[in-house]
Amino acid sequence: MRVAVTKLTDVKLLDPNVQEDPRGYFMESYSLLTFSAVGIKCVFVQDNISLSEQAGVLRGLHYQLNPKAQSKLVRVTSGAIYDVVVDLRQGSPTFGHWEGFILSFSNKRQLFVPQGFAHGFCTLVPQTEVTYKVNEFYSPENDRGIAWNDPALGIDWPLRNPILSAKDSQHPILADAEINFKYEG
Ligand SMILES: Cc1cn([C@H]2C[C@H](O)[C@@H](COP(=O)(O)OP(=O)(O)O[C@H]3O[C@H](C)C(=O)[C@H](O)[C@H]3O)O2)c(=O)[nH]c1=O
Repeated sequence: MRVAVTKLTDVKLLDPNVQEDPRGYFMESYSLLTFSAVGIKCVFVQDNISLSEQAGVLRGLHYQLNPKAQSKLVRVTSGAIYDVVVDLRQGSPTFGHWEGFILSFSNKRQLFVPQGFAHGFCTLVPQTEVTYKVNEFYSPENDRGIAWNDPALGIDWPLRNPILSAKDSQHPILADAEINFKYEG
C-alpha cells in the first residue's frame, strides 16, 4: 500500500495494492496489520455507508466533539467524490487549513481523516456510494458541523449550488463553531 504525503499532518491518502487477474481484481480494503504499518493504529468500531442519488450532493462539514471524536477511513464503492478535510486542532500550524482529494470507485483511493478534523464531500457523479469506518460510535449529542462555504476557509468546491440537507445548510462558520481539539505535535 502506498501512502501519499498531504499538506495536513496526520491526514493520509492511501493507494491499496490491487491484485488484478483475468477475472478482475482483489484487494484488501482494510487490514489492521498493513494499516498499522503506515501509522493507522486506531481500532474501528463502526462501518457507515451513504448513497447519494445525484451528482452535486454535498454532505458536511461534520465532526464529533471530544470525548466522542472520530477518526475515519473513507472510500468510494460506487461513483466519485471530492473529499475535503479541515484542520480544527487548536495550536496546529495548519489550523483552519483545508485539503481536497478525488476518491472514486475507479481510483480505489482511501482517505484517513484523524479526529480533530471536519470532513465533508460532494458527489461528482450520480449513484455515488461512500463507505467509511469510524473508531468511535455515532454520538448525536456531540455531532457538530461547520459551513461548507465559510469564506474564511475558502474551500474550492467543484460546484456552486450543492444539494444540501437542512442540517448542512445551517452550520456556523468556523469562527463561531464549538470545537475542543488540541494539536499534539
Ligand atoms: C453519521 C450517522 C448518522 N446516522 C443517522 C442520522 C440521520 O438520521 C441519518 C443521516 O445522518 P446525516 O445527515 O448526519 O448523514 P451525512 O450527512 O451523510 O453525514 C455523514 O457524512 C459526513 C461526510 C461525515 O463525515 C459524517 O461521518 C456523517 O455526519 O443517519 C446514524 O444513524 N449513524 C451515524 O453514524
